[in-house]
Amino acid sequence: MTAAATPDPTEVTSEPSDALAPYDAVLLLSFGGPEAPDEVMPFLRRVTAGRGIPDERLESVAEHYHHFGGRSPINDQNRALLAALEKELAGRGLDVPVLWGNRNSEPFLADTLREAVEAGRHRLLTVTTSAYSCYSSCRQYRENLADAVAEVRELGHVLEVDKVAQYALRPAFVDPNAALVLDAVRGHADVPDGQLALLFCTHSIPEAMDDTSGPGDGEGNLYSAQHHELARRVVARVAEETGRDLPPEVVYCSRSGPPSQPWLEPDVNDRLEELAAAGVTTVVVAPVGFVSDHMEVVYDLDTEAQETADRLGLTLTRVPTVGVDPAWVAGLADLLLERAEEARGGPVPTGEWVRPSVCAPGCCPNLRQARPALCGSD
Ligand SMILES: CC1=C(CCC(=O)O)c2cc3nc(cc4[nH]c(cc5[nH]c(cc1n2)c(C)c5CCC(=O)O)c(CCC(=O)O)c4C)C(CCC(=O)O)=C3C
Ligand SMILES: [Fe+2]
Repeated sequence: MTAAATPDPTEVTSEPSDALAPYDAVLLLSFGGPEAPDEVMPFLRRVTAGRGIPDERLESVAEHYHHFGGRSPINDQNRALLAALEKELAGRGLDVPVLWGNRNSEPFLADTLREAVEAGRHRLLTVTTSAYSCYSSCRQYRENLADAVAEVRELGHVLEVDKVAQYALRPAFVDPNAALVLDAVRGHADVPDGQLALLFCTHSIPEAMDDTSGPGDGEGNLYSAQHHELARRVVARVAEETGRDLPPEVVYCSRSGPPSQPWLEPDVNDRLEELAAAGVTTVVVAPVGFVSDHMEVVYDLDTEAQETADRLGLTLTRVPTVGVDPAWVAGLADLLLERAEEARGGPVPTGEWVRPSVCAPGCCPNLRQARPALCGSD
């Protein structure tokens, strides 16, 4: 092949743009996961350090990972998302690197930030792989940022870090999820109403964490409310497109913690039992709580809930997560550009379910110990 080969039609070239100014890099911040059997227990101990998760629970979660050769899918999915996002940004003339750091596994956030400052970066725009608001999915990442930035400062580097607001109810996330659910429901056009159920599934959290999720104005329960609102919007879209009225039902997976501590319910498996008993034959499960096929999706849903469905004689269709869906990647790029415009003094997005990109004092609190957190006004 010569250099004059036919241009790749997917390669979009555009004028250089500074639409991401004042940021000089994007940071994808994620949870992390093990990639080999001997990384499983160290990973689990890191995740649960000081959290009172019973040992039996750790051993049974380790089994989930060993079921897949000790390798979580999450890091590969983040590598794919990072590549897709870089390509999307490059296509818009934005020549900024997308960096990647994790809370619980390599590449560790502090190492990523050290490399960023060594490469001459000053101001990063963070987006997390978690769409909703609660301590685990929002403030804990902001604490991780505070810790990592403090480490870099000790080395004499100044680094400023901002964050894209939690985006669960932005069209960037809702629309691709709605399209995926719609496809799955259309696949069951032959199943009569009353025999088809649609479940929106997410990670369970302790009730106390849900009760305190959201701004510290005493309202709380933002985590569960965001999921219900997303479910409501998606079923409205399904009704519009197919005429089918499916109730917006939210169920939970991946409960941990001691049995004495209440977590959000119903568990997806318990709900499958009830639905089968009520004459449902077909269940569509949309794991809208996750942005890609994490272990919770491939184990808790595709393995465990699938076994429950098989035992009950239910047909279960698991809807894909947004992953690297082009509409989602484009939407994510839009969110980054919108945040940059806000940083330049442009309009601040508003709306009932639009989260602020600078979190309110005390929102989604750490219930064990107050700690410094970035990207907030406290
Ligand atoms: C809200 C939420 C998200 C979504 C937001 C986000 O994405 O951050 C999330 C994501 C994830 N959770 C993950 C894994 C684990 N979560 C655990 C434990 C816990 N999660 C919690 C909540 C959440 N977790 C909570 C309240 C606990 C109890 C202990 C604690 O308060 O920290 C444990 C310990 C063992 C267990 O008990 O299950 C593990 C191994 C993985 C990686 C999966 C992979 O490898 O693909 C991912 C993406
Ligand atoms: Fe988790």
